[in-house]
Amino acid sequence: MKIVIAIGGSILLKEYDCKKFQEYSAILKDLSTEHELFVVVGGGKPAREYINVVRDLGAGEAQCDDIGIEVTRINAKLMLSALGDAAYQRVPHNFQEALEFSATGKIIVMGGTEPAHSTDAVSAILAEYIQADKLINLTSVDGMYTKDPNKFDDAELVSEITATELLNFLSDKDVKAGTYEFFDTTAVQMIKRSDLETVITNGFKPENLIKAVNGETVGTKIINE
Ligand SMILES: Nc1ncnc2c1ncn2[C@@H]1O[C@H](COP(=O)(O)OP(=O)(O)OP(=O)(O)O)[C@@H](O)[C@H]1O
Ligand SMILES: O=c1ccn([C@@H]2O[C@H](COP(=O)(O)O)[C@@H](O)[C@H]2O)c(=O)[nH]1
Repeated sequence: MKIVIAIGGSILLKEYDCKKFQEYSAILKDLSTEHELFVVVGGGKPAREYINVVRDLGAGEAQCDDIGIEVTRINAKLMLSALGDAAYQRVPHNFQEALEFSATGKIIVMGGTEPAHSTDAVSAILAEYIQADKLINLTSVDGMYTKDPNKFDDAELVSEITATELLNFLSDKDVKAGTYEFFDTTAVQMIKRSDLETVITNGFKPENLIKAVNGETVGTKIINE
């Protein structure tokens, strides 16, 4: 299968150390013996911190996004260091480059592309561009909840949601640099128009990636009506 895997920076850089990069690198190398893998890495806390600094310096939102993109590309480079020879050792800056680099047969790792969306959208556009069979989004919670589970004790995990329902759910959310919290609407629009099989699951448990690849129920599945 051709699989796009989005890994939140919140997971990889929670502790500012190499552990999660190493854990994911082992799993990705293993999966790459059977599947064609494209990995998109998010910015996490470092991206948000840098964005806040440049915003305080008076930058507009697109420039703040640009700083966020740079951080996601640094994180992608860290993942390339972890993967070594199993990955193509350049970070694509756009989707065509990602496709070109994939001719090497190696794992492709990228970060952001252009302002005004998050790496969730990058992963969904990439999945559409390369005609992936599956999109797996590894985030810092078990999946999509009825409300933010870090703020509300009564939040309930949603096991299945249609792309249209998710679009409605996200319609009033903030879209400023660094605040595309949880999932962004551009990503869902791509998922909807391409009928893309998508799973959102907890990336703090890297074994969820293997389960999601194997079609086991983990987290939230985005379905089409
Ligand atoms: N309805 C919801 N369901 C799930 N999580 C939600 C919801 N609303 C808000 N969140 C928040 O979204 C966060 C996940 O998104 P967040 O952007 O922090 O991380 P990420 O997707 O892993 O990527 P990155 O850190 O790279 O931006 C969760 O920690 C949770 O607090
Ligand atoms: O293609 C992209 C990717 C990212 N950004 C900006 O960077 C931050 C960090 O990315 P996350 O996916 O949220 O971790 C994001 O909030 C955007 O501000 C971008 O503009 N374009």
